[in-house]
Amino acid sequence: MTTPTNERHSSLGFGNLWAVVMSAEKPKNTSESVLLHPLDTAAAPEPELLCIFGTGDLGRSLGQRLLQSGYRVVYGSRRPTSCGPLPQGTQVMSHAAAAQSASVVFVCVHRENYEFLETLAPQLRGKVLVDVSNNLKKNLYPEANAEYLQRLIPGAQVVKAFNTLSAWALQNGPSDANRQVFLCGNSAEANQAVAKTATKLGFTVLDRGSLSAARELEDFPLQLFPEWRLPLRVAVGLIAALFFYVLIRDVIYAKVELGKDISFRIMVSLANKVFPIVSLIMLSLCYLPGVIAAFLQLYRGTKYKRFPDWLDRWMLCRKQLGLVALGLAFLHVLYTLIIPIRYYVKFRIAASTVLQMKENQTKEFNTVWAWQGDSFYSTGILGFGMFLLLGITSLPSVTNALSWREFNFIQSKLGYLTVFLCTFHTYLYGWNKFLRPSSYKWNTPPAFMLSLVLPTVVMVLKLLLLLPCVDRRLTRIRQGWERTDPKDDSRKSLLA
Ligand SMILES: NC(=O)C1=CN([C@@H]2O[C@H](COP(=O)(O)OP(=O)(O)OC[C@H]3O[C@@H](n4cnc5c(N)ncnc54)[C@H](OP(=O)(O)O)[C@@H]3O)[C@@H](O)[C@H]2O)C=CC1
Ligand SMILES: [Cu+2]
Repeated sequence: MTTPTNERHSSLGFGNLWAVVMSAEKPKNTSESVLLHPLDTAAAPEPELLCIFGTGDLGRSLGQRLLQSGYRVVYGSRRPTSCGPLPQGTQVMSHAAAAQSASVVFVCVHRENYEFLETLAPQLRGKVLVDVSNNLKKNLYPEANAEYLQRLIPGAQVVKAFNTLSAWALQNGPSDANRQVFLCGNSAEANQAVAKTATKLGFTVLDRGSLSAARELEDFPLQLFPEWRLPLRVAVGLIAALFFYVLIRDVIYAKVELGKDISFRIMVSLANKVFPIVSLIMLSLCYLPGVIAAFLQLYRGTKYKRFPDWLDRWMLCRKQLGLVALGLAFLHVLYTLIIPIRYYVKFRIAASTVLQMKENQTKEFNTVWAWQGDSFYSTGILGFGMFLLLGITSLPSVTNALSWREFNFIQSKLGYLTVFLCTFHTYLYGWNKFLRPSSYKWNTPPAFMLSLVLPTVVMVLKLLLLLPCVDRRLTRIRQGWERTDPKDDSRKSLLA
């Protein structure tokens, strides 16, 4: 099959190229170029030849991948004779000779060393130059590296690509987490040539348009968990605030009012109060923006108006909010499982048994308490199970395997069910504590009550949205229906 790129290459003429390579073998040219591994020229059609400038980490890894994917590779180096080990089967030459031999040149050199390319402008005219470079910091230079390269060699077609992959990832080939190659460039033809190579290497190509997108691509590898920042800050803030709240209500209250030192409880009891509370609050924070958005659409009577920025940002980090909440719920499970082996608990059980024996009495079995305890654990287990399911289906590999309807069913319907189960679990924990005056130490509500506010609000709002008349209206709006302004209508009729 002859693709346009192949045609371009054949018009370059590999015969001439091999004349260049073979002549490099002659003693007079050894300083210019070295053939590491002579290729069998009698073989059927020659594979495409690509050029790499720079024999560093990335250059070597890229060369290796290209060879494995059926390309021939020629390196351009400052020191063709002493550049260290290169993948078997590649040649290395001077920059000028290497540039002339291929139509695509990967520039695997740091931006700081680009100046030498200017002297190669004549040899690089009309070539596709792939800029793979990254910077150490954002906004280090006034223009993107790829734009700088284009300015140095206006006659070439610069394509920004591969910079989001590490040398390691390139060498090992694409994995699920590292499958995408972003590229951008001003020439559609050049973009396509690079995209073809990336696809042949096994990557998925995402074309981000013209070279003006290069800065964005160069910023990608410098990002530090941008979408995790807000959820983690929320988690740390809530954990700190609630820890102080329970510390004051439990430990300090016991010391001040009862003269008892229960500070040992900080390690397990307090942790096992704070983590589930923050988890439940964060779970409801995943579902609150969706409900707010629905009410906003109902109020505005259209879905075509942009949401406020804060709501947009909030909605975009729901997955991370949910995963942090899941992590905290998992800690809650672990802390709960170790309760029976705690010294304090074993001591209390033994003490109560001994007391019953001493006083020769037996505690009656309380069926209501049994119901309460079992329902409490059961809703907790079911809620956590659902929560795990939500977490698993948010993994990209699983999400990709689900249809939109399946994803929506799990994340929305089962999501609200999870909120319900976890909230109900907490209400069951509260049980008779809501009405007991001794629960309100120093006139403050217990911490678990604070965790119930948001999920209860979410569930009440969601129930309102499920009312048939509201649901019908929202569905119409989401299908594109818009409420016409009565004032506009009256003006129109006046004009008529
Ligand atoms: N390493 C990685 O994981 C990744 C790297 N990149 C980018 O790839 C590019 C290369 O990175 P990497 O391979 O790690 O770097 P290295 O330092 O390992 O290699 C750079 C190569 O550039 C050449 N070079 C060095 N100085 C000069 C100079 N003054 N003039 C001309 N050529 C020079 C050398 O090759 P020679 O001696 O043969 O001339 C050298 O081996 C960088 O722009 C980097 O940002 C992008 C993504 C990931
Ligand atoms: Cu619990």
